Amino acid sequence: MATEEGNSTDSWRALPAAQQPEWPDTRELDRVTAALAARPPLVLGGECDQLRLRMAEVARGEAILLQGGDCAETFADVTADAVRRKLRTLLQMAVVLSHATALPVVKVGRMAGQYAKPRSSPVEERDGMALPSYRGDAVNGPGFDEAARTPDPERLRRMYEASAGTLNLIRSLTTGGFADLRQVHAWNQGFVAGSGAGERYEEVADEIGRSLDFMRACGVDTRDLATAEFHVSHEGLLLDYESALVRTDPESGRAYAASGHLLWIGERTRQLDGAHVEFFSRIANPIAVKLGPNTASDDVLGLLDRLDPAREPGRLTLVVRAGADRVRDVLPALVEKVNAEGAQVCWVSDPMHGNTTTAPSGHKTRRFDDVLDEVRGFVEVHRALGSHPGGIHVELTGDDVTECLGGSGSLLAEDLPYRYETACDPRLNHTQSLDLAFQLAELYRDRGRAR
Ligand SMILES: O=C[C@H](O)[C@H](O)COP(=O)(O)O
Ligand SMILES: C=C(OP(=O)(O)O)C(=O)O
Ligand SMILES: [Mn+2]
Repeated sequence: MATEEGNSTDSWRALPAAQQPEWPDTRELDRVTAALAARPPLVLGGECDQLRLRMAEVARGEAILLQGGDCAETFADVTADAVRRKLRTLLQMAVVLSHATALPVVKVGRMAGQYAKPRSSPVEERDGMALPSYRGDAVNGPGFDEAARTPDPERLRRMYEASAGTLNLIRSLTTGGFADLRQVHAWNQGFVAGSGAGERYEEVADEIGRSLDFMRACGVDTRDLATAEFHVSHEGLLLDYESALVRTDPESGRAYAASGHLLWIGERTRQLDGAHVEFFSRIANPIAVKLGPNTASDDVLGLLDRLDPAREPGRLTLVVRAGADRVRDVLPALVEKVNAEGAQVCWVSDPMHGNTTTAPSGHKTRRFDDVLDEVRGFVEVHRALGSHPGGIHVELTGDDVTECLGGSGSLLAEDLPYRYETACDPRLNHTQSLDLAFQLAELYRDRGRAR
């Protein structure tokens, strides 16, 4: 049984599904998914609806999306410290972005479910030996041996548990005082004081401080700002898992992917006649699709028709990851097509996946300047066309890893081996994430002044 009641979300099974693991034992897979279908949902339909309303605000230009977290979460990293540091980084960025844009920031973690990876190649070769590629902790292990790389359905159960544990902590932290605005501002002041870019960011941080003082002077009790609305998201890649987690809302009768509030379809699995688009067309969550540099306007039109036929703001987010060198060329035609359709989607920039390079040491890396340049290009195109640059989708961690180059800490290629800890793609570290937020703040603030 794929769902509590068995429903139409199973239609994807008749279609080709890209990037699925080759499970060696499908009976074991059936046993695990049947067990998952009987477990409680991780999120409720009402929460997904709430995020959908927030995303509608983004689509209308009334809010900004900040979506971020690991490329690939790992089971080993489900620790209180790691989750807390990621959440703290996102909250700090959100305050800076909200102040700069004077808009609410919709905060969404790539967290509590981001355990499965699509790969460029199904196999990895080392020293003449070929093994299945690592596809995320939900599927197999990163170690380069036959046992680790064999897909194991039992990992889907661990994915559910890891997601539940992470989400539980996020819920406690965001409602239990950790997200207190004054606290988040104090963290930002600490960052600015210790940052190489100190003075440059000081002005922004001081303005935020003055705004808080002003609110207090007006009688706003800033202790009331101690909770934060936060949602979770992941790539809806493994359709057996996602299907097992579908739950029907008893009141509306609508089916939701109960594994996370927002799910996205990756660049490698967005075929219009494929299983992922079919599955996503049947769930009521807010959803997103990644668009790479070769996306044709007609692909976007097809996605709109399949995934947002009612043209409801907040339903569909288009995440552009064209690369810093392509975004200014590729994006205008896509935006014009959507506008011509009269659709109100959320436009979001993923400045990571089009900017991956290989360092001389062999490490996959990304340059901070390329990341920033892609967001700039994205914002420029939207400004020129009068559409809303709705937000950013980034791979980041709260830790001081050495995976991306540059930023205010001037991370160099020779620093990469020092703390290169990602399970898949290189992430912005804590400092680089805040650098990005402060530099985007400057971009928006200059615009405000020009106005
Ligand atoms: O995170 C995105 C993809 O899974 C990743 O970029 C693929 O990486 P690969 O090209 O090393 O397979
Ligand atoms: C796989 C990812 O991205 P994309 O589908 O855009 O390549 C990702 O977000 O990690
Ligand atoms: Mn990635």
